[in-house]
Amino acid sequence: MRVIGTVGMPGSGKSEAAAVAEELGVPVVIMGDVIRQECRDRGLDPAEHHGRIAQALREENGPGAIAERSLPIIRDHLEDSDVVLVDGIRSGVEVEQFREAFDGAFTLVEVYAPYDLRRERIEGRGRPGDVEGETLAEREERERGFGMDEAIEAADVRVENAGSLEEFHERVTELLTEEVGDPPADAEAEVGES
Ligand SMILES: Nc1ncnc2c1ncn2[C@@H]1O[C@H](COP(=O)(O)OP(=O)(O)OP(=O)(O)O)[C@@H](O)[C@H]1O
Repeated sequence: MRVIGTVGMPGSGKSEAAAVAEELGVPVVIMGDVIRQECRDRGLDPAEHHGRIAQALREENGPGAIAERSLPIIRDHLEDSDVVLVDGIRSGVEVEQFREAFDGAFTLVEVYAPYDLRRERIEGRGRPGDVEGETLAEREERERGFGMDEAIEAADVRVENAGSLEEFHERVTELLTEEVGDPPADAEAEVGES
């Protein structure tokens, strides 16, 4: 069992990593979907109320509210899949929750790329809401406010995404498919003998 969380600044390549997982048949849990569901449960349109409900959930149920709600979804996927990818971690508190819930089976991966490259890629991506209003620097500032810096610092593995998309896909594929089983049963005996 492995749960892999991704973290990184806007435009670093987290959605690309999630796309690689999907291609490999690895289930992806997007924490933003938890917020969108909560909007619908409250009879609100997620497109309009996403930010407000994310904040409301944290105020009502603590800073770990969104991670908390994604835990049962992840556990469900783990019934059928050995690996699950979680996209959308935004704070150190959330990282702690996943570490506690999944123990040594949780790996946090930072995806990073230089600011200018991320800005170019975001401009080229054409996602609604990217271009209007907020600049990338403002968005980064807002995400830092949620505790993104702490989450990034807590990463176990760092993957640079400054080259081609193909290179990045290969690296993510390696991470998602590598075998990290328990140490062999006789590992201790070997240490003892040496
Ligand atoms: N190595 C790469 N080469 C070219 N384009 C890339 C590369 N990596 C990512 N991109 C493109 O850059 C854009 C930003 O990447 P992506 O959407 O994965 O970032 P993100 O980390 O999910 O951003 P956000 O935090 O805003 O959701 C996308 O259009 C993606 O296809």
